[in-house]
Amino acid sequence: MTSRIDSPDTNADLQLRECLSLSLSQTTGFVMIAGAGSGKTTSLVKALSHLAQTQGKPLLSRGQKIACITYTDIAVKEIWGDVGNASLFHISTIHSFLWTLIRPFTEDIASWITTKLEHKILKANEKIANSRTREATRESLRNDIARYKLQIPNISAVSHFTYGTGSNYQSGILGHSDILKLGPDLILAQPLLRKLVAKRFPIIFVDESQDTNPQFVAALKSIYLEITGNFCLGFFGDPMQKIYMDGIGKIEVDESWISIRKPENFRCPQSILRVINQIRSEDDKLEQVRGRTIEIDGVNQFIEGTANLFIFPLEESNTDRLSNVRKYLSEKNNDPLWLVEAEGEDRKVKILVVVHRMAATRLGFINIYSSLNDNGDTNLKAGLKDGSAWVLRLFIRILLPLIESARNGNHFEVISSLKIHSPLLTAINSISTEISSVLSSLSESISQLLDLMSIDSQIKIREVLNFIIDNQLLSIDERFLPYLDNSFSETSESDGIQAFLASPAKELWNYNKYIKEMSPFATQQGVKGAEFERVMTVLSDEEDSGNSFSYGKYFGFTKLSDKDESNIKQGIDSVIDRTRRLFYVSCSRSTKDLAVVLFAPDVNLAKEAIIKKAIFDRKNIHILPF
Ligand SMILES: Nc1ncnc2c1ncn2[C@@H]1O[C@H](COP(=O)(O)OP(=O)(O)OP(=O)(O)O)[C@@H](O)[C@H]1O
Repeated sequence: MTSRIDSPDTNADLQLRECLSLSLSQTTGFVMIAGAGSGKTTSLVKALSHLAQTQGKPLLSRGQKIACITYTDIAVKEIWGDVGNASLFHISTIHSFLWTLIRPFTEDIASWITTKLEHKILKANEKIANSRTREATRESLRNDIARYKLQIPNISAVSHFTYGTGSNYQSGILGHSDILKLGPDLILAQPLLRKLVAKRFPIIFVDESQDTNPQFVAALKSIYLEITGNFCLGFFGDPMQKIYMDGIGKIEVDESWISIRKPENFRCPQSILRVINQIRSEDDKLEQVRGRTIEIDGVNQFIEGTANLFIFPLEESNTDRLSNVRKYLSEKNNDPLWLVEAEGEDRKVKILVVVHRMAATRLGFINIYSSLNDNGDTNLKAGLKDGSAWVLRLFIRILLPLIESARNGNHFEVISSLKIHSPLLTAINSISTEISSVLSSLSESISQLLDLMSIDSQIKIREVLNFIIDNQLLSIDERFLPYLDNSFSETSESDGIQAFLASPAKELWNYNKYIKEMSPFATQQGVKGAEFERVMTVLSDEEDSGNSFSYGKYFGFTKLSDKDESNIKQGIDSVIDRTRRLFYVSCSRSTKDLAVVLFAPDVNLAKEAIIKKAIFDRKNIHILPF
C-alpha cells in the first residue's frame, strides 16, 4: 500500500468511515463532491484500505467484493497500485463492470438485441414512408432492413456473447457502446438483477462520477432504492471537471443521501490555487483553501510555486516557442529540469495539448493520425485515441510487443506470443518433428522484421502486413484482405484505411509511445485525475476541436456564434462552460509550476482580454519579447 493511503485523515475521511459503518445495518448513499486536488481519490483508496481491515474477512467469506468503478484503464491501474492486488476488490471501468454483471444473461442479451434491431427496422420503415426521403437513401434503408431481418433469427442461437470495439451480433459480438446501454437497461428492468448486484457487491464506489453516463447512474440508484440494509453506494466527483459530453456532471440526490465536503486542495501551490479558484469563480464559485505543503526542517510549509501565461502569434512555429518558454522558466526559476527532454518515468515536464494533432506532429505520427482522424469514420477516429481501432490492434497489442521482446532477447516471450498468434506455429502444434524447422524459419522472419520496423526504416505499414502474411508470422484481421488485393469498396472507412496502410511503419512506435503515456504529451482531457510537477498547457484553437472548445471564445477575443449566444441565454452548457472546465482541469494538475502557452491571432487583443479575466497576475502574463 502506498503513501496515498498513508495521507493524514481529513474530516471527510472520518465522515466517510461513519457512512461505511452505517451501511452494515442500513442502505447508505453518499456523494463526495469537491474540487481538484482535494483528495477525493485519496479518500476513496483510504476507504478501501479501511474496509479491507474492518470488513474484509466477513465479505470474502460470503463471496462478496467491493466494487470500485472509474473512468479509464489508467485510473483503474492506479487504484490497483494503491490498494494492492487484493481479491476483496473489483476495480474496473464502467464497461467492464457492466459486462461482469450482465455477461451470464445470454437470453436477456439476445432479447435486448432483437428488440433493438426490431426498433431499427421500425425507424427505417418510417423513414422510407416519409415523402421527403431521397430514393438513394430509401434503397440503402431497404438493404439495412434486409440485413437486420437476416440477423434476427440467428441471434437467439448465439451461445455466448463477447464485446469488442464494433458489433457483429450474429457472431455474438456486442459493440463497446452497446454495453453502456444494455447494462443499465437490464438493471433497470429486472429487480432480480438489482438484488444480485447488491448481494455480490454490497459496497459500490464510483470515482470521477461527473463523467459517468446518466443511465449508468440511474441504474446504480435503482439498486440503492431496491435494497434494504447492508448496501452502500458512493459517488466521488467534481462537476467542474466534467469533460465528456455524455457525462452526468452533478449527481442529484435526495435528503436520504449523505453529502461529504472536502474544502482543501492538497495538490497545488499557492500561485496555482489562486489561478484555479479564479477560474472557478465564474462557474459554481467553489473556493478551495490550504494548498500544497512540503516539510522543511520538520515543519510543514506552504509553497508559492509559479503560474505564468505566455501569448504567441498563431502563425508561428509552436515548437520553437515551447522551447523558449522552457528556457525562460528554467532560468527564472533556477530549475534546470524544465529543460530535460526525457520520456517515461524520467519525464520532468508534462505538456498538455487541446487536440491530439499537435502531439502527433511533435512526436512524429501525423500520417497515422490524419489517416484515421480525418476520414470521417467515427469508429476509426474514436479508436485512434486509445489504440483500440481494429486496424491498430494487431500492431499495438501484438506486433510491437513481439518486436520489443525480440530486441530484448526475451525468447520465451517471443515464442509464447507466436504460439498464440502465428498460423505457422499453431498449424503444426502437434507434430513435433516439424517444430524445429518452423522455429528457425520464424526466427529468420523475426530478424528481418526487426529491420523492417526499425526507427529509420522507410517502409510502409502495407509492406509490413504483406511481410507478416507471406511469412505466416501472425494471423491478421480478415478485414485487411480487401485492401491488400485492392478489392475493397469505397467508403469513408476505406479512405482512412488506405491512407493508414500508406503511412510509414516507423510512426507506429511514436504513436505507441503516446498512447502508452510515455511521451511528455497528453491531451488536456486525458489527464483528469493525474498530477505532475511542471505542467505546460498549450492553448490553440485548432479546427479539430470543432465546436466543443474554444479558448478564444472563453477568454473573449473570438466572436461568439449565434448558437453560442443562444445557448448562453437559455442556460444550456455552452462552449465557454466546456472550455472553462477543460482549462480548470489542465491548470489544476500541477504540484509546482504551471505555464500556460496561448497561440492567438492577435497577441495584443488576447492579452487585453486575458488581463480582464484576472486569472493570472499581470506581471506573469508575457508577450514577446520577454
Ligand atoms: N489528506 C491529505 N493530506 C495530504 N495530502 C493529501 C491528502 N489527500 C490527498 N493528498 C494529496 O493531494 C493530491 C491530490 O489527491 P487526489 O488525486 O486524491 O485528489 P482528487 O480530488 O482525486 O483530484 P482531482 O479531482 O483533481 O483528480 C495527491 O498528491 C495526494 O497525495
